[in-house]
Amino acid sequence: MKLANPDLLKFQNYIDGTWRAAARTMAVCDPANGELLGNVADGSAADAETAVTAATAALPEWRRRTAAERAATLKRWYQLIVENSGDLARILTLEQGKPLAEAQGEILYGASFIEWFAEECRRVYGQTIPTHNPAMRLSTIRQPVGVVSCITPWNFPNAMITRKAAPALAAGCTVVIKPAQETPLSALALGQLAHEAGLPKGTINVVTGSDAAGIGRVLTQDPRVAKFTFTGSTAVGKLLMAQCASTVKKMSMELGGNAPFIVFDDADMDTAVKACMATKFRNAGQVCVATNRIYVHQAVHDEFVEKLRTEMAALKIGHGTEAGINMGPMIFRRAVERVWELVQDAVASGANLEIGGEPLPNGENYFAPTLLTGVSDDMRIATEENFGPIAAVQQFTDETDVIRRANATPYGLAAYVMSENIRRANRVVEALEYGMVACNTGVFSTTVAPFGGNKESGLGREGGVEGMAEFYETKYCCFGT
Ligand SMILES: NC(=O)C1=CN([C@@H]2O[C@H](COP(=O)(O)OP(=O)(O)OC[C@H]3O[C@@H](n4cnc5c(N)ncnc54)[C@H](OP(=O)(O)O)[C@@H]3O)[C@@H](O)[C@H]2O)C=CC1
Ligand SMILES: O=C(O)CCCC(=O)O
Repeated sequence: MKLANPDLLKFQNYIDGTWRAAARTMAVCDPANGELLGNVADGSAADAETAVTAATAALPEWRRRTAAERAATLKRWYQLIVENSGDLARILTLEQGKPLAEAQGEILYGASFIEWFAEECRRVYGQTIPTHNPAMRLSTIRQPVGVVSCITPWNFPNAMITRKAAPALAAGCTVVIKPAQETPLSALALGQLAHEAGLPKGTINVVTGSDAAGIGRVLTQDPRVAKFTFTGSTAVGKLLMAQCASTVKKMSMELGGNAPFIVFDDADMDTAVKACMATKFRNAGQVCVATNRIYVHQAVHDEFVEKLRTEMAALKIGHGTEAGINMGPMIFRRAVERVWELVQDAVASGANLEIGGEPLPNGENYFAPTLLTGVSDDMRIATEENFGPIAAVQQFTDETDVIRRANATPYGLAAYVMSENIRRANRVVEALEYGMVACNTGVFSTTVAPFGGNKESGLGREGGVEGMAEFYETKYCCFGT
């Protein structure tokens, strides 16, 4: 891999401020063509324990620093990420597959969490409380929770790390990160830049490895870890929550979704189609807030479908490093097979295949952008998170009914509403049981607002002032006079 700054390419674990080999290595490959990118440390549970030991040792000195001091270090990290964004994007595209422009966007989005939390940590205030007793003085102070462990997914190999690590470090916590085994290089590059930025040894540690269960047990059960934060599937999230129960860790969970995208008959069709494309085909649909169920009012159904078909047919698919590519491969063959199975199940259950429907011949992990109509709520394509480039369209006629259908899922992460009628838009946004609702746009993620889900989509919020609060304990102080 050719980089302007070859120092960013690291293959060992970053523990206690040093690069350390593991007993074994694991291959990291380009999902577009299977090409070997390198062999990285295949870390073990023992490596994770060493990292927790380093984070525990680093905690007293890091938390003792003033917020301004921590902020200055974090801003250096932010600057270095921005300066190296071209290389970081290239690493990301090669190991994950998304188009280079999207990767570049993720690097800057990821960096924005570091900048924002570096600023935010200077404004974390306690309270003085009007006392209930003249002989007592009451107040609160907010203190860093302690050692934080993070497990992150492959779909956003950079931003899901910074969205956790930045507020944790800004708050005065130290962190141990286990990235997904498909995308360790982006995580290790962040480690290298953190090192260059002067984050003290042990404050940030990265343990890569294929033994997710073994490493995960340490990160969720070691009593020295105070908080565990995770992004990934709901199934794994539930397992990790159960493991965290043994030591009553604080937890943040960003889990799966099943986003409804509702197009009313008073929507602007061009806006609706543009928003649908943005939410459906970003990262080949491998996004937890990606549209999963598209509900279109019967009166505008045909118009919407025709416009969507035209836009989908224009997508350019190929290796993410090539110019003009809109969609890359899926992350691995297992994901392709699963999406294919869901499409076949829908067609066998009566859905109409409008375009796509199968893997593409130009590489092992490409799946054609697929448009299904005549989908119904009981099909697997509607009940399961498809996590792929599949637009599955259903029809509706009644507002109350479509709200009921949209809410009839155990998930509650993101939802989308397309309507030019402000009264209706307000009504529907309020009635949807989701942590995030976007109206007349398909792009809403930002550092400054709380990201997270209701129901089985998770616990806690990342980003915004809420994202900072996740890494503090509030201490109530009562002074007798
Ligand atoms: N942002 C989101 O909401 C995401 C949702 N998903 C959903 O999950 C589905 C499956 O994707 P998948 O990658 O398998 O997601 P997982 O939930 O399996 O993986 C996410 C992270 O959890 C780790 N992990 C997996 N099993 C364990 C375990 N037993 N103990 C500790 N850590 C574990 C993974 O490590 P390793 O890589 O080493 O296995 C990875 O770092 C997707 O199709 C999608 O529906 C997936 C990714 C992100
Ligand atoms: O899929 C995810 O887990 C994160 C979504 C990216 C974002 O919009 O922040």
